Amino acid sequence: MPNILIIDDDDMMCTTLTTLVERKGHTAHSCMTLQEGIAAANSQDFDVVFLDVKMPDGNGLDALPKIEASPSSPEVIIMTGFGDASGAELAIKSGAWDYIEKGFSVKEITLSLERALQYRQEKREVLQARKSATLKREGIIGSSVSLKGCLDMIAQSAESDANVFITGETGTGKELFARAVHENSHRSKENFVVVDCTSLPETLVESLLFGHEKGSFTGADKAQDGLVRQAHKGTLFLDEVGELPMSLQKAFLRVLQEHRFRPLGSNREVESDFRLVAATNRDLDEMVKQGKFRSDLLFRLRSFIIELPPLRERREDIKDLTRYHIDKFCAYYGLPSKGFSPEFIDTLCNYSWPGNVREFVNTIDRVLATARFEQTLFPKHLPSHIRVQVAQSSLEGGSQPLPDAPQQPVQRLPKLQEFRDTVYAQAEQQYLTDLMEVSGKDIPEACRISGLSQSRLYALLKKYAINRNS
Ligand SMILES: Nc1ncnc2c1ncn2[C@@H]1O[C@H](COP(=O)(O)OP(=O)(O)OP(=O)(O)O)[C@@H](O)[C@H]1O
Repeated sequence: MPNILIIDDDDMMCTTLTTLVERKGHTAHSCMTLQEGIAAANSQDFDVVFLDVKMPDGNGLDALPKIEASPSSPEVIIMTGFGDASGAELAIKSGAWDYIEKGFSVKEITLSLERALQYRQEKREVLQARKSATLKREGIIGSSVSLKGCLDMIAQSAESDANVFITGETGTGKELFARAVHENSHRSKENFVVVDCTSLPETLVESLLFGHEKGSFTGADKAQDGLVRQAHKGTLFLDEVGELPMSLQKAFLRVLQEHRFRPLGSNREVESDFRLVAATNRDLDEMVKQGKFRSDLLFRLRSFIIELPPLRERREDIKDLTRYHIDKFCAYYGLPSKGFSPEFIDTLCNYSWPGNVREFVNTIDRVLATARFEQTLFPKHLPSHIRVQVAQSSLEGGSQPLPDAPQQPVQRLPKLQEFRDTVYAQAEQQYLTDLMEVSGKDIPEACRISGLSQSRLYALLKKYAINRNS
């Protein structure tokens, strides 16, 4: 909602303009001295400032450059009770949007205000488009509408230091996007520090995050900075933040609020000016309800939200992803580049990708390992569990419908979220069963194929009660 600042020592004028502005659905804030007005412009964002020339503490025109230089660079409409041609010239030359004599009509002032707001909005859009076009998006492939929306969010987040919260299923690119947030920020020359909350060792976690002094515990033979300090002036990426132990959440909330903390065994506080990016594939609202995540911490994390879509919801990106990753792996293995048949792409597009882009990348890697010397890739080169799922889903009445495409008309539709959860769980379970079969229950091999970490794989096998012993 546009925010308007009125700087005028005339009480009546402030009331009239406030009424006018609010009637248009904007918010208004008024100040009766130049000093107050300049302070307000420096502490809040304003789109337009109405500025009176004759003020008790000076001439409004002298304050114009300071107001224009305030953080939100508002458009300024000068108002004066004295018809002064040289003042008008000076105001316009100094970059004021308009110069209006008091005694103006409602129509005149409204038109000037609305035009200034329109100009500002269009300028903002052009800037946004330019920023999106010059965005550093190293390794982020795709041009689907949903992916572009996420890239726009990166461009917007680049302008501020606000915390960024990235959500998305496993393998959707959360870490890739977190790095892009860092690369596009003014912190890009400093460290990008990753904290994987799933693998924080219970006994050493505090020292790992906050550092320690020499002799603070057995084995601490020298003082060491923690990860939080290493992110000073850079970006701290909390991956899988939902796994952060309850005992640490409180400490972390304080670090987030104050950017100060005390290393283990130290009696002085250390500063770290980091920007926080956090990611999760868990439903943190649900975890808050269950008492497993602090609501005050979640509130802090979620200043700026980027929701990454699963690959099955942006299938139009699969062709570009295929080309990119084939070329990348061929270069890596020193192979000449390969072509692919339309059926190869069709099969990739019709598979459900429960492991998202990570599963996709691992699949292409595996395909190239088996088709090293062949020039063209066909569906035959794909792993059998993919071909089986796609074939079954294409057969009428097949036993395995695609997770996002119900085959039969339904009498009573469940809630979309319930439906999604059920089919997602079915697909995930099927994938893990196939994975155990394809890998011969060899856990390292299963991790390699799926791209899952060992702890995540064990957790999923437990969830679906799949036997991992040969
Ligand atoms: N849009 C994309 N274009 C190209 N590659 C991508 C894209 N998104 C993800 N990837 C690739 O997919 C793999 C997984 O990405 P990443 O590790 O960022 O996912 P994640 O969401 O953090 O996964 P997890 O939840 O399991 O930690 C990486 O190899 C990454 O380079």
